[in-house]
Amino acid sequence: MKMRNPPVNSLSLEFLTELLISLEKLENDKTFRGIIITSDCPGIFSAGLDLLEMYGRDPAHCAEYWKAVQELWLRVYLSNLVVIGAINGISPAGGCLLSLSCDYRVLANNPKYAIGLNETLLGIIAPFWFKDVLVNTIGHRAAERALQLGFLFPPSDALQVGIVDQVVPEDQVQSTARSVMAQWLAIPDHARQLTKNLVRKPTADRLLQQRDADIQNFVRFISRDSIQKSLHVYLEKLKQKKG
Ligand SMILES: CC/C=C\C/C=C/CCC/C=C/CC(=O)SCCNC(=O)CCNC(=O)[C@H](O)C(C)(C)COP(=O)(O)OP(=O)(O)OC[C@H]1O[C@@H](n2cnc3c(N)ncnc32)[C@H](O)[C@@H]1OP(=O)(O)O
Repeated sequence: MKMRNPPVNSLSLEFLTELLISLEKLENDKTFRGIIITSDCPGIFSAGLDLLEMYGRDPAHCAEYWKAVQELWLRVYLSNLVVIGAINGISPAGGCLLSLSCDYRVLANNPKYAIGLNETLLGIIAPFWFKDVLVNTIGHRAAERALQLGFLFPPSDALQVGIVDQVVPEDQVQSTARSVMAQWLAIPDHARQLTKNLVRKPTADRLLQQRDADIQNFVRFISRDSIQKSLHVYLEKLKQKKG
């Protein structure tokens, strides 16, 4: 699955909906046993959640958006398919969450391709289920530092901390992802799927048990004047970077 929402594969409501529909189709087609998620935007896996869906929007829109974010995460995280991330670009925040929700992550060895949950740098906070997935992946201590400081790990650090499973030369990302897929597909589906569910369900259940409350928390938080100001400043910084 090649993500194509130029220029930066930001996860807008429309793009999330497209991804959800595509994933659902693949899940329902029994001829598919695995997917490789990668990007069609040069140098960018995904810029994460679309800031314009959270800035200057009314509460109803924010609620609809957050529901779609939850939905995509649950679908990828709990997918019965083998999901491999072929991460061929930078992957901050929501882009990192998408990567972390794969079963295996292969990152291209380019110092620009940083990955991490950088929410604090925007003046916002990673929701508890983003945090849970990071803690599950890199452990409590590494996650508490990474989350508070908004670390974006370059490939060598990402491998060392375990946020990705493999770092390979850029031209080998897709072929490595395909070899990894072959290894994973050698395992009988039912055994692998039940095991995946056993490991991941408790984390997903934490959100499933409080989805509506999570949406309300998000809407309350994102609607605060101080948070809207932080998003404004961050968006202006992105604009000014262009010069
Ligand atoms: C009590 C609490 C309860 C609940 C919790 C509440 C919480 C809130 C949690 C919200 C979670 C959010 C997670 C996220 O994913 S936030 C998004 C984080 N993303 C980033 O920080 C990345 C920002 N982008 C960049 O750093 C660069 O764009 C990038 C390195 C990806 C690419 O750089 P490049 O130089 O190639 O392109 P740019 O010129 O910067 O960008 C091109 C245009 O794209 C726009 N852009 C970039 N990123 C985004 C984005 N994430 N959303 C929307 N738009 C984006 C950028 O502004 C440029 O636009 P134009 O100027 O061309 O109009």
